[in-house]
Amino acid sequence: MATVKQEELPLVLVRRPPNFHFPFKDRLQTHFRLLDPLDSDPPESTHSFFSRHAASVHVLLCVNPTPVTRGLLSLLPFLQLIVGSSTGVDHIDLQECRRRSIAVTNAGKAFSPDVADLAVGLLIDVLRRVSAGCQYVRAGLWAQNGEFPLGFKLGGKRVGIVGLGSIGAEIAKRLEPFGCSISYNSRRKKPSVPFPWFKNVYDLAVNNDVLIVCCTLTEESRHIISKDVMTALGKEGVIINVGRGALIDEKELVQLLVRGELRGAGLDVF
Ligand SMILES: NC(=O)C1=CN([C@@H]2O[C@H](COP(=O)(O)OP(=O)(O)OC[C@H]3O[C@@H](n4cnc5c(N)ncnc54)[C@H](O)[C@@H]3O)[C@@H](O)[C@H]2O)C=CC1
Ligand SMILES: O=CC(=O)O
Repeated sequence: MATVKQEELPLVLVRRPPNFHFPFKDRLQTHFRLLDPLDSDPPESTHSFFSRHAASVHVLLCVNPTPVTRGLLSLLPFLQLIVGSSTGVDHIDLQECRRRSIAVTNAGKAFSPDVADLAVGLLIDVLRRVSAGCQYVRAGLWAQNGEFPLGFKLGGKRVGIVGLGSIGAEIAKRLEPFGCSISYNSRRKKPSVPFPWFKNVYDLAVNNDVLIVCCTLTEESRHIISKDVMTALGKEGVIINVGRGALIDEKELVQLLVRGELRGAGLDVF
């Protein structure tokens, strides 16, 4: 079989965070010529590197949710495709991509089962106080203050899922056998879903013990979990967020937790 020379492979520009391990780089390099500013020697800024290669670049690989802003896109006038390695694409200026007819792909459902496992793990952790109990013992407080307060069972909890997409559906599938009752909020009722639908998150919160947040982050959903929603969930309520940090008004979340107006939160996001 004839070997293809590196310079004949299709060019792909890479956007990635400096401290991120790039595990699939070797495999990609057998099919594509990767242009990565972080490999440049001597070091070169992203701006100067992108500008230097602008004329020849049609594809950008965005590893992890590294911002792809309008300013960055303006450096690449011939760009046709952005390949995102994450599921969420809120870090990419989609409006500008739409305007310029740049196609954007994401990781689809690749991570959904693992994120759902983690959401359930976080929920059990918060309810049963696994991490909190561990910290209590490690800090020597068991000996000093005595027994740690009891946790709460998962069985029988009413769980409201905010965004019943790929991850949300996997979470529901895992929680039903625990004896939880599931309901959800999304922009529209999903005809094939058997769970009760709430038109807004406030009503979802009023009617549940737990909120699991896993919807897409957009301008519409930013701070969808507001102070009012969290207050409606009540002081025995628990929030799990595996979507994006900005889906919750995090300052208010911290205040409510500190004041004991919410039982707990499990976060896989900042
Ligand atoms: N923690 C992690 O490691 C990961 C987090 N994610 C995050 O999870 C999000 C969801 O992922 P998938 O379930 O795969 O996406 P999906 O597209 O299958 O589902 C998203 C759901 O959010 C709903 N939604 C959108 N806007 C809404 C709004 N304003 N109000 C209520 N619901 C709304 C949609 O109707 C849809 O059902 C991603 O966008 C990403 O931010 C994704 C993968 C890994
Ligand atoms: O947060 C991770 C993603 O794939 O989105």
